[in-house]
Amino acid sequence: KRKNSGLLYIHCPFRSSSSSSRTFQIDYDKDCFLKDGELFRYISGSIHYSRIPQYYWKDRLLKMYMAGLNAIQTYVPWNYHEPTPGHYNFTGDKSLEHFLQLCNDTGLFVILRAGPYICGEWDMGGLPAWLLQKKSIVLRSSDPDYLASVDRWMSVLLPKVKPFLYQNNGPIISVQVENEYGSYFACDYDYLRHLVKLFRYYLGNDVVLFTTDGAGKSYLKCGTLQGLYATIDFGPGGNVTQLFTVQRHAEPRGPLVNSEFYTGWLDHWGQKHSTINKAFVAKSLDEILALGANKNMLQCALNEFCSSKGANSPYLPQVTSYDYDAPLSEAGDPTDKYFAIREVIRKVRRGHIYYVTELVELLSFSGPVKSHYPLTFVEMQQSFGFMLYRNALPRNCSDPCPLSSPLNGVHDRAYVTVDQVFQGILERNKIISINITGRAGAQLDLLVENTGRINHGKDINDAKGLVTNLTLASDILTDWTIFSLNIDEVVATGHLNKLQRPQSPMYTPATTVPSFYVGAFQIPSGIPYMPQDTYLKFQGWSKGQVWINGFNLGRYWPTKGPQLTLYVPAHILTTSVPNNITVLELERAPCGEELNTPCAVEFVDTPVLNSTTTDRNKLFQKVSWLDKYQGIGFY
Ligand SMILES: CCCC/N=C1\SC[C@@H]2[C@H](O)[C@H](O)[C@@H](O)CN12
Repeated sequence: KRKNSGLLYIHCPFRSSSSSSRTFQIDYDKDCFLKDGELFRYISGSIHYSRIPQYYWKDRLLKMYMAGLNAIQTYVPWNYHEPTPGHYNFTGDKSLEHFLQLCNDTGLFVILRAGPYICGEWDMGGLPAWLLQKKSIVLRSSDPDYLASVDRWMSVLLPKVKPFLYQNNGPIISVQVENEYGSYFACDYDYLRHLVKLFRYYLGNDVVLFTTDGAGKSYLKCGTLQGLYATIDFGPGGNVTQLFTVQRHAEPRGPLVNSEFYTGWLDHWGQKHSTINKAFVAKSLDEILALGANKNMLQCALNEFCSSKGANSPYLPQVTSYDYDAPLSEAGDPTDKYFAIREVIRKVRRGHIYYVTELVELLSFSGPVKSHYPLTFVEMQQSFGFMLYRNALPRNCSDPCPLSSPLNGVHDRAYVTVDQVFQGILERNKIISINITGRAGAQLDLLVENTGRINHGKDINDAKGLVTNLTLASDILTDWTIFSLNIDEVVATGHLNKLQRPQSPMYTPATTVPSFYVGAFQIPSGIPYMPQDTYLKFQGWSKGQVWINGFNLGRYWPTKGPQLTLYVPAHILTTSVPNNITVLELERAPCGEELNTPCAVEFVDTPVLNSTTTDRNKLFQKVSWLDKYQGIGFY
């Protein structure tokens, strides 16, 4: 093992150079997983296909996807597929390939726990009972008869798995070898070495192979092996940082991984039903995700239609239901715990935020134009959208100075910042002077919005931009630098989604500076009649513009109303790749650490075009997203 380090490294903050082919690796320098060369963190849920009729697989997978998971974890029970020696069944409810394909279609990656031993409250931990025909067999060891059966089983299973590896365009990003081997008495490294050779022989050298053990050094002593990335499992309530230092004893570098975060627990006949409080689960989950760790939790309860239920020792047979007090019940119903977990996951779904004034060079194809007095849109050869007027404060305004448009020449709204600090809004016919502060020479920016030209009557020759001079403390401001902005074109290229930028903090810092909020959302394929027309609702947002896949959906202004939703035609949405969404919020988004809410917009099925002031006031109360949120969490 590598030299231990006392430091607890957490997730890597930056993207690495992207790779051209599909790769999924561990980056030991940046302590994270890399998918196609870019930072990747999985938040996965356990679902056991062997405990759910295939008829319900898609239903459960979709619900797990809608919880905000990006991966699932599943066991392959050996005895489920080889009930008698040499006879294999991978059909119907046992069709592992069909299950893996459904995961792929649903946009969920797969962490495959291929055994040969799995535990999972499954009969003999998944090992076939017929192994006991040899009375002296030492299970889970380099016992030659045991290994011969393992070799034969793996020669059938692993070739079925290989085409579904991520590197082969499948959903499987990692494969677990054995399970909690460190808890087993044999402590047989030759056995683990044999399994590594076997998995590498059939799956190749690129796939990430890992082990899972209880979060204790004693477990890791016998459960880990060079060449298998060591992960741990622990439930809610512990000191998350301390628990992950246990993993660091085996893996001083690499991603933090909790392979089993218990959202519930198993039951035995005759004992009380085990439950774990949802708030308790949500709090620990929050702590794990805040560390940037990868994690899997038991998400989908299941049932044991067949008699494959196991028992624990001292002998206690387990009940038929595998409800596990899981977030999804054994009937597939979302529980309160499901929504509590979804709320936590939503906070860490990452996107990016960029101030408009940071991107001026990118947004302005023609570059800056210098002019003694301000030029209008048309003088800058632009008709619509936004223009940036930049100047340097000619005087010290440590005490506020009035910035005014004496002739009401702001057409139509100007968002004013000094050194990227919001100062206020100048608005045609409404606000022709605001006080600003800043040192002499500070950067004064006015992002001027054209909100539409008069279309009737004598005033239709409606010029846009700063159509008359501005004054600062009654002195006319001159020597402007003006940027025509090609926002539509830049958004359409998807360029904002590719900008290199350190991972945004846990929350996007609340800002009142005009900013782009960029994110993506996947619509699962394979669902009849999807995607459909929908409406976008900006609960808690102020005013701005929104694009999906480069299509400009128009202006939203829920603080003004009466329109609160934007129509989204189905034809601009896709299921084949993630949909890009870009929001230009000009005033204030409903997100940020102090608001403890992430940036999210909602897709709703009914338009709101007639909101009242009361309706709009409600938008700004701190709304519990739990019951309303059907939307896309993104920054
Ligand atoms: C202290 C627990 C040791 C046994 N491990 C258990 S009991 C419940 C869970 C499931 O069986 C799971 O399949 C095991 O990996 C871990 N675990």
